[in-house]
Amino acid sequence: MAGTELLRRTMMFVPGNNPGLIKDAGIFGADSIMFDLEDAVSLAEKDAARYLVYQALQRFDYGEAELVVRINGLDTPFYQNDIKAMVKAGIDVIRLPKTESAEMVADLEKLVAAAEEEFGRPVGSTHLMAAIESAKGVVNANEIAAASDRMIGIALSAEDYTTDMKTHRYPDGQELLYARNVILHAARAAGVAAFDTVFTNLDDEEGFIRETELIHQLGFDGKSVINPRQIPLVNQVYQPSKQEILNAQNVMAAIEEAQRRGSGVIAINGQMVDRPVVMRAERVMNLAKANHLVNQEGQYIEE
Ligand SMILES: CC(C)(COP(=O)(O)OP(=O)(O)OC[C@H]1O[C@@H](n2cnc3c(N)ncnc32)[C@H](O)[C@@H]1OP(=O)(O)O)[C@@H](O)C(=O)NCCC(=O)NCCSC(=O)C[C@@](O)(CC(=O)O)C(=O)O
Ligand SMILES: [Mg+2]
Repeated sequence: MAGTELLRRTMMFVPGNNPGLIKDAGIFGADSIMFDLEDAVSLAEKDAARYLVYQALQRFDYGEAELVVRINGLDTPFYQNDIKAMVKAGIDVIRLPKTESAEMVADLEKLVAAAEEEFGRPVGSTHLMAAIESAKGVVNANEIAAASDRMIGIALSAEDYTTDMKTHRYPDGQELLYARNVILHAARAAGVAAFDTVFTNLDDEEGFIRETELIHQLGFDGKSVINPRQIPLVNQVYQPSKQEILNAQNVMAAIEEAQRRGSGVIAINGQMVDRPVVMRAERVMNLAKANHLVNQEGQYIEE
């Protein structure tokens, strides 16, 4: 239901081999924190990073943030130990990199279920998500998004994807338009979240905001980010305007009144209000609450 859906505007990458970044990752307000055991960690540090993230998950309080770990790929010697350690630690979500097929998700799910049994965690409690980083992944996005009941979302990974496509990233993002739309439709059809890719030039704030406005307009839930500086910029783009909040309040009040009278449809200023309009209003109110723009009663807080 839109009104109660988890906000996933920002998923922050935290290199799994960096104790300083891991310790303080909870203070920046990311909706999801993603500890990386894959490409941010060199081969020599894979075991140490896994141990570090495992310890951090036992010791540190990351507040309300959803905790995600990007494990190593299924073609590496590391992923089985990654899965065991992260399930044992009680991670919320495992992010599978370089996902190219539903079978890969099924293989992951089997190992996760076995680890849950082994470590006495409720079977089904570890959620999954898939990063799509190649042409093959984009072509199979529908099956990937629907591959498991544990799936919470799919993500575009544009650095590897553009390499696979024999191009690179351009400021206008034309090279990503097809993949973004395919991933978004696959996610929506499967009822899971859609995450846009990282933006790697930390000094290009204008370019970052432009890209975030585009993916917000398309309908993405949010973006993978690599630095805390990017979090408030995403939240700003996803923040509803005063007018949107006031409209949403009117819609919610009107539909409640209609329901009291036993009707599901009503008009406000000659404009029909039905279920999709109510769902959009609920989402606006959810974002307004997350941005502290409304009080407990849902009333707009004047600045
Ligand atoms: C880039 C930089 C070195 C810059 O550091 P700097 O220190 O110069 O930055 P500053 O702004 O000065 O930091 C201000 C304060 O924030 C702290 N702080 C910074 N970053 C933080 C963070 N991430 N987590 C927690 N804390 C953080 C910092 O410690 C400082 O704290 P303090 O000293 O106390 O003030 C740093 O950010 C960083 O390492 N980023 C993560 C990089 C990474 O993970 N790459 C791999 C993922 S992409 C990939 O793999 C491609 C992909 O696979 C993607 C896909 O799949 O989507 C595909 O194919 O597309
Ligand atoms: Mg990648």
